[in-house]
Amino acid sequence: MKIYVGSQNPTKIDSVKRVFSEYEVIGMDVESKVAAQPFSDDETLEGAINRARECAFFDKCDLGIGLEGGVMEIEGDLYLCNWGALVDSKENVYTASGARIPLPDEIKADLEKGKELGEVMDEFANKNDVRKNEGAIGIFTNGSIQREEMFTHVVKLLRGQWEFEQ
Ligand SMILES: O=P(O)(O)OP(=O)(O)OP(=O)(O)OC[C@H]1O[C@@H](n2cnc3c(O)ncnc32)[C@H](O)[C@@H]1O
Ligand SMILES: [Mg+2]
Repeated sequence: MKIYVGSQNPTKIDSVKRVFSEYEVIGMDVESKVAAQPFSDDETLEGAINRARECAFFDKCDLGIGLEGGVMEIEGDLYLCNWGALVDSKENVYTASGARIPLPDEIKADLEKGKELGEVMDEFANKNDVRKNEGAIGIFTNGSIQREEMFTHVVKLLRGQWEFEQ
């Protein structure tokens, strides 16, 4: 069975490889069809579903998976939010979200100026490609939960729901 993941980001591809270790997992560039920096649960979820759908329709693969990172506001605080979607060959759609933590006000201010979180995190942490490594969640949990681990949890939730229906 082939599984296409709608991203070239290693944290996303590796999380799918971890959960579907017995399958061939391939990352591919697809369009999320939402903003590069989604600003709500709805928009982030939509991006994940769009990525998964495009993957599922490509090359008649068995499963398409989309993972999308975004931010959403609760009572004035901006939280990291992450959504995943799995689309099977029958076009069934399964969805799940990841853990969320609030972002510091200075990060929120930068995002409101229109910057992408990936760029803001690199400046903040003085590192390159935080988004492809520990992620904002890794930085702000002092390394407790890294971006790949957070996505692994999301992909487990997707696989479990899909298997429940088989
Ligand atoms: O190549 P793709 O799959 O698009 O992966 P990405 O790292 O850009 O990730 P998303 O598009 O899913 O996330 C939307 C934006 O939020 C950023 N982002 C999301 N979560 C992040 C995190 O934990 N750490 C750093 N940047 C993050 C990301 O870099 C983008 O600018
Ligand atoms: Mg992106």
